[in-house]
Amino acid sequence: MRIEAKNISFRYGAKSPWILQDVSLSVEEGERVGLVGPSGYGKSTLIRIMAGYLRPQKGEILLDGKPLPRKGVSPVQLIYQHPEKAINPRWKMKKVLQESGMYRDEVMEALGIEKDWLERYPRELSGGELQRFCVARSLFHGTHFLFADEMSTMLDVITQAQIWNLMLKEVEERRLGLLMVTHNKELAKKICDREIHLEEINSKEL
Ligand SMILES: Nc1ncnc2c1ncn2[C@@H]1O[C@H](COP(=O)(O)OP(=O)(O)OP(=O)(O)O)[C@@H](O)[C@H]1O
Repeated sequence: MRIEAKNISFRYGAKSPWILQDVSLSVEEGERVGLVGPSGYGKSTLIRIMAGYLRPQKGEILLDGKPLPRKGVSPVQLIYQHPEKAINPRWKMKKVLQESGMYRDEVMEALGIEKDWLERYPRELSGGELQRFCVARSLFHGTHFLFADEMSTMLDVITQAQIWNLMLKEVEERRLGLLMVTHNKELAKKICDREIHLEEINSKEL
């Protein structure tokens, strides 16, 4: 499988400046790609467009040549910095996981998710605890691409390692495609087999 951003142009409003102009890139299944570029340059915007969270004014996102499915749990899963915004505040964690059909004991264990957290609401968990649920949910069986946007910035080093170890194991075993945004060059070097520099593929002038 392959995900492709084709000639994407985007701005947040009709009078706002263009953030992305004529941007194209693709990621294959089994590939681990870092998306890098200066702060405020549009990395999060691009990854959100590619995950289907934002609609570009021009261009399209194709999964094996077809538009992203609009219904059901997406084969492209985005994990971002604010887990509290990604989870329905009115649902207990158990329901959050059930919705995606995702419950594997080994994943819960690898992520250090404790059984009694399942009975809690999102507001009753810390940011790091909630992020583990976002990671667990993103690994449901229909996932083909994992997008991580500064996913682990808020976590302590041990939790970061725990989460990345599990993600990389899943990426390897299931040949998932990984696209990650991070400012941590060491982490990107360790994880990715190639880097895309947004400045080089964005026709927008700096
Ligand atoms: N919801 C929004 N409405 C209007 N402008 C926005 C919105 N979100 C982001 N922007 C602007 O779009 C530009 C790109 O932001 P984006 O978050 O995509 O950059 P980034 O490369 O991910 O930045 P960083 O590395 O600092 O996280 C910035 O100028 C930002 O101020």
